Amino acid sequence: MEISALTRSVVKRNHAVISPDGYINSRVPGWDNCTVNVIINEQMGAHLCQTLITLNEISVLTGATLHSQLFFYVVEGRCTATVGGETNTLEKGQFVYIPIAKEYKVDKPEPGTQLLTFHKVYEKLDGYDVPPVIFGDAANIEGPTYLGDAALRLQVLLPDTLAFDMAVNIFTYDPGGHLPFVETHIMEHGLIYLQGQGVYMLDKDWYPIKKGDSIWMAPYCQQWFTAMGKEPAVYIYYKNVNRFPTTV
Ligand SMILES: NC(=O)N[C@@H](O)C(=O)O
Repeated sequence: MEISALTRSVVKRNHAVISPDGYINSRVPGWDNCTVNVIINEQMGAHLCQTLITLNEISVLTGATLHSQLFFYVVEGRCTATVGGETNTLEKGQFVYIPIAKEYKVDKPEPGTQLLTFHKVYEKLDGYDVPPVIFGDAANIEGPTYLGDAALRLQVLLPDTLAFDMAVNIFTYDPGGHLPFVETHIMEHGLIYLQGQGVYMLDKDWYPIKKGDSIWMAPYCQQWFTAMGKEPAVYIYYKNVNRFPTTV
């Protein structure tokens, strides 16, 4: 019997673990007939927003990006996305990056389709154009070993050019694989586990983590992870990148 008074979710000054056992649904204007869980947001101290959307056959998402760019990733299922007049079917593992000043529509979903979104206010860099719309497929993106450790593979989904101020990567750890050192860095992360389990150390606290769990790590939140279990642990994560680290 589940003890309703207990949760694995934790929200702290510089990190949060959000497990599905604490989800409450939100209603978002323009995102009709769907279930939205706002998992990470500025209200908790983050500089990004991360949501998980569950669609049914009559769900339709419409909107426009004004100040914030938007990244949709298909966690489960299939749908159709139209951005800037280009329409594509998106299957599991496929995504669309929507820069600022674009209208978008997501519809014709397979019932039960789950979409992950990352939102970040875009910081324009002088001399660089706003990035284009990008439709992509994680299955077509190489996952070279991370820092020479064959147990770790990192797929970088978006072009790493200075026009982009955000990155979205997929990190795969074989069972027993672990980050080579405790990271302490300025970049912020929002992530969700697509597969597997393990233990995440965040700011000296230790959290058992599994598929479906999300984590927010503020800038300089010390972080380390090791994968456990019989299958690789896989998470997709957001990272702010490529901007001057302070006011010039
Ligand atoms: N936590 C974590 O995955 N961090 C790194 O991979 C990184 O890209 O900062």
